[in-house]
Amino acid sequence: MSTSRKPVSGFRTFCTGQDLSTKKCVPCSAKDLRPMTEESANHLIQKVDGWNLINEDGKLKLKYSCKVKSFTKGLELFKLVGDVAEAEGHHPDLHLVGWNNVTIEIWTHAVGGLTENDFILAAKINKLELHHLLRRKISD
Ligand SMILES: C[C@H](O)[C@H](O)[C@H]1CNC2=NC(N)=NC(=O)C2=N1
Repeated sequence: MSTSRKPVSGFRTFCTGQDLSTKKCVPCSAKDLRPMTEESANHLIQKVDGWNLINEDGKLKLKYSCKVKSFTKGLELFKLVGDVAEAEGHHPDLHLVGWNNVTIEIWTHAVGGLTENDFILAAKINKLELHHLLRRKISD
């Protein structure tokens, strides 16, 4: 259940220089969890190659798109991403359309926007070995 919490700035707290993929997602039920501002998101998006920042109905999200070699390789990709999400307790929206077009969207549903969790998850997904599943990257 998302709540309309006020975005928080303080992007310097996010840009600590630590590799996002080595961080851990925090429970989204944390009371002090707030959606970050677009300014903070614009700084952090530079740390997650291949991901784009989108604004859908006023909601900031991370988006990654690719083509996979086959429908079953798309499902394999979902499994690998799903295992990371389960380990982090933070989950992406996964789409497999037209048999080989994969889109992954990440946002924090509990706050209706982006938190550092989303960037941590994206960074961990970037560490996965997916080349054998991918046909080519498609732009958004
Ligand atoms: C209690 C637990 O932290 C929440 O249910 C988690 C599960 N995974 C989640 N994933 C995402 N993307 N957003 C959430 O708000 C969220 N909440």
